[in-house]
Amino acid sequence: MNILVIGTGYVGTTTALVFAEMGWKVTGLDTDQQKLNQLQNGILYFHEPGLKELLIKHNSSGQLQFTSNKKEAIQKSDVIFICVGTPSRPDGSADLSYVKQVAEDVAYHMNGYKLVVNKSTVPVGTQEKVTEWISESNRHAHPYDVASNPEFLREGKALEDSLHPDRIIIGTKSDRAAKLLQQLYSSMTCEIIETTPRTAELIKYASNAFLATKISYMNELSRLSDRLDVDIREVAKGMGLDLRIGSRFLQAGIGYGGSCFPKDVSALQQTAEENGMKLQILEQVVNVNKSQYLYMLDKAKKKLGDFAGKKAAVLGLAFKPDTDDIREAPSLRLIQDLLGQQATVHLYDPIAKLPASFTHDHLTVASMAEDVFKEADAVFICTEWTMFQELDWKSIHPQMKQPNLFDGRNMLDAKTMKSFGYYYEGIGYK
Ligand SMILES: NC(=O)c1ccc[n+]([C@@H]2O[C@H](COP(=O)([O-])OP(=O)(O)OC[C@H]3O[C@@H](n4cnc5c(N)ncnc54)[C@H](O)[C@@H]3O)[C@@H](O)[C@H]2O)c1
Ligand SMILES: O=c1ccn([C@@H]2O[C@H](COP(=O)(O)OP(=O)(O)O[C@H]3O[C@H](CO)[C@@H](O)[C@H](O)[C@H]3O)[C@@H](O)[C@H]2O)c(=O)[nH]1
Repeated sequence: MNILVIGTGYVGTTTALVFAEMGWKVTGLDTDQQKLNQLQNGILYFHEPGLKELLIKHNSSGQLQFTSNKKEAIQKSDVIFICVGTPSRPDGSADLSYVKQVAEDVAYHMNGYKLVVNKSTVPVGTQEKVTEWISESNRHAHPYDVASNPEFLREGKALEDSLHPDRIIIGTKSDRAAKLLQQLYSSMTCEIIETTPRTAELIKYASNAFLATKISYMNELSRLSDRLDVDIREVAKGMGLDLRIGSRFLQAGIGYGGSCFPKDVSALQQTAEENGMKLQILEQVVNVNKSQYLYMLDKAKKKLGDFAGKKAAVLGLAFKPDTDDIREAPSLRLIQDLLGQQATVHLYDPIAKLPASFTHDHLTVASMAEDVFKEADAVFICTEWTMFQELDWKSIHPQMKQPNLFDGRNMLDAKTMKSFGYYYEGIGYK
C-alpha cells in the first residue's frame, strides 16, 4: 500500500515517519518548499525527540520521500492522509480552508480509487463536507471513500504516542475503507474502535476538552489549596490513585497552552453554539486558564510591589517541555505583562525561540540559563524543563538582588529552595 501524507507539520511528519517505520511506502507532500527541502536533507525543522533518527533512517532506506508534486504523489497513492492545519477563525470556529484545498487537489488529480483519511482535528460533519468537496471536483467520477482517523499524539512525546497509541479511532461507514485502515494498523496492539465519522470527530474534541477541564479544575483548586495551606500536588496524588480519576493531567500550573487545547476547546464551544447551546463547563475552563498565569503574577506583585524597574528572570518559553513550540504558551502572556508593567525581562529556554518580531528594549534572551539571574528580583518558571531542576540553585541565590522564586510548574522542591534562602511559591504549593 502506498501512503501519501498531505501536510508535513508536526502531525504529518510524525505520521509519515511512523508509517515508514511500520514498513509502508510513504510520501510526504507539502506546499511549503522550505520544509520539504529540510526534510529531504534529513533536517527535522522542529524539535521532537526521536524523530530525527527515524528521518535519517527512512530517507536512506527508500521507504520515505518528500515532494511538492501533487499530481504524481496523489496518483501513485492508495491511502491519502490529510494532516494540514485547522487553525481558529476569529470567532473561534475551525478554519477548514486548508482541508478544502487538499480535497480539491485530490479530486483534481485522482486516477482511480483513493481512500482519503482525515487526521486533522475537524468539527463534526467535516467528513461529509470533504466527501462533497471531492465529489464537486471529481471530473472523471473516480471511486473514493473519506474516513476520519483523529490523531491523539502529544508534542514532546509524538513518537512514543504514535508508535504506542492508547487507541485508534476509525470513523467510516464504508467496509472497504475500514478494511484498508485495519490492514494499515494491523501491527498496532491497542484497541481499534470502528465508529461513524461524526462520532470519531467528536471523540477527538471531547478528549481534548476533557483534558483541558481536568487541568483547569486542578488550577482552580490550587488557588483554594493556597488559602487552605494545603499542597495541591498531594491532593492530586491522593485523587489520582482512584482509578476512576486517574493520575495524569492533574498537575496544577500556570495553565495549558499549545496549538491544540485552546483552539479545540473554542472550536467545540463554537460547534455547540451553532447547534443552539452553550457548553457551560468549558466556558469556565477557558476563564480559569486565561487567568491562571495572572495568578502567579499576582503572587509576585504581592511580594515585590510594583514591577516597574524590577528585573525578572523567566525560565522556559515553550508551552511544555521537550518541544520548541510556543503557540499559545502562557510564558508569552507573562513576558508581555511584565514588559508592559516596565519590568526588565531576561529569558532562557533551552530549545524554544521567540519569533524575530517579538522584540523589546527591556527584553534579553540568554543562551545559557546561568546568565539570567544576576541582580534579578524574581525568577518565574514557566516550563518544567528537566534542566531547571539540575541548576545549582544554591549558588544562584547570592547572584540575585532579591531571591524570589515563583515556580509556575511546581517542579522544584519547596523545602530545599527555602533552605537555600529563597522566598519560594509554586501554584497551590509552597
Ligand atoms: N500538533 C499536535 O500536537 C497535534 C496533535 C493531534 C492533532 N493535531 C491536529 O493536526 C492538524 C495539523 O496540526 P500540526 O500541528 O501538524 O500543523 P502544522 O501547522 O505543524 O502543519 C500543517 C502543515 O500543512 C501544510 N499545508 C497547508 N495546506 C496545505 C496544502 N493544501 N497541501 C499540502 N500541505 C499543506 C503546511 O504547510 C504545514 O506544513 C491540526 O488539525 C491539529 O489540530 C495536532
Ligand atoms: O497535568 C497537566 C498536563 C498538561 N498541562 C499543560 O497542558 C498543555 C498541553 O499539554 P499536552 O496535552 O501534554 O500537550 P499537547 O501536545 O498539546 O497534546 C494535547 O493536544 C494534542 C493535539 O490535539 C492531542 O493530540 C493530545 O492528545 C493532547 O494531550 C501544556 O501547556 C501543559 O503544560 C498542565 O498544565 N497540567
